[in-house]
Amino acid sequence: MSTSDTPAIACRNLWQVFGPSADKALTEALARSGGDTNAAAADLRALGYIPAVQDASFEVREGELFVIMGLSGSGKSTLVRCISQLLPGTGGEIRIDGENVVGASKQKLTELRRRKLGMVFQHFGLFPHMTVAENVAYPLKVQGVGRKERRARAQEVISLVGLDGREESFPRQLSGGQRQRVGIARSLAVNPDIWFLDEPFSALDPLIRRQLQDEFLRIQGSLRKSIVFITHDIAEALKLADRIAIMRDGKIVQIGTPTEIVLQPVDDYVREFSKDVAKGRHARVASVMQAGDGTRGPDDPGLTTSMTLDAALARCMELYQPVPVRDASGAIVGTVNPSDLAAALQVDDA
Ligand SMILES: Nc1ncnc2c1ncn2[C@@H]1O[C@H](COP(=O)(O)OP(=O)(O)OP(=O)(O)O)[C@@H](O)[C@H]1O
Repeated sequence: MSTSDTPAIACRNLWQVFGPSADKALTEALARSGGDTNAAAADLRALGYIPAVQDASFEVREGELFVIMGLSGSGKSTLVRCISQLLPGTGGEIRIDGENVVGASKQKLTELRRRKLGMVFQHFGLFPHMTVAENVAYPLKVQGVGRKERRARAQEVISLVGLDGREESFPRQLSGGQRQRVGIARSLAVNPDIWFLDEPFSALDPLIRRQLQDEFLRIQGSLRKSIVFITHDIAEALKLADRIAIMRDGKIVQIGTPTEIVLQPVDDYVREFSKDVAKGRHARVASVMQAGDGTRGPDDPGLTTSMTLDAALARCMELYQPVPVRDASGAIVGTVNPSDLAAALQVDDA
């Protein structure tokens, strides 16, 4: 039985190796390398195997929005498929709500997927011959929920994703963004505890994508699901995540909060991701604060630990008087308010 301290997901030393007799090949490679997992992965590659997930260990806390990020082919989808046991995994341990799922019976896994896990993929996966309402209610039908209850629940989640009035439309009559909302509503219909989303917004154009991200955050704000969200877009990761895991060649190279990823990248690969990111928009005051009582005098701009650096800078600048601005000859032609300087450098939309 889980308690609130039990992580929603816990993976220990998880491997997924593709190739013939992969279990045996992994055991032998680990033995040859004396347990050095990098050497074992290199060994497997040299033999023609693909170690798509290499020795991954992490936890997703209850109610946490955990983002997995990495370049194409780094193993993100494979990792998530292992967790949900759509792939068996080649080694390691996976616990969902404290329960070991590796080697669980087919029946138990089907039950787990139906009742506990929700999934949303990039390519909506809607049934073209079913209406929005029927698509959304479908997983409930599979669960054997009665027609009336199905309808009521479908209506509830259709409203939640902002599709009221489109219940009787068919997928072909909807825009890409609306179709993805149907996908989200369908995955929420069974009220899953754990929600997997694999690049759900990447087929959408930037504006719609941002709108859906905002709505997604709103929905998560009220539902507090435990979420594993895959993206290869750093801006999306930073905007959504409580914590981010960065994958490279099957390996998790860093796990951290958005601030940690941006301000303390562990290597050049992670640094490369965040190099064009406006750090002031994502890093929080807590990351640069020196702990202590401090002094509270007339010069207190009212900063809080959770404020972004951009917002904090603008507040601090409000303490200054307007300063003169000169033309090329040195004559004063105007003034500028320091807080306006800081505000002008901020990017409004995330
Ligand atoms: N069934 C499979 N058989 C063999 N190799 C596979 C299989 N599935 C994935 N791979 C390989 O595993 C590696 C990781 O793939 P995966 O799809 O997990 O990456 P990804 O990070 O999700 O990529 P993308 O962002 O492009 O979806 C790739 O080299 C891929 O070719």
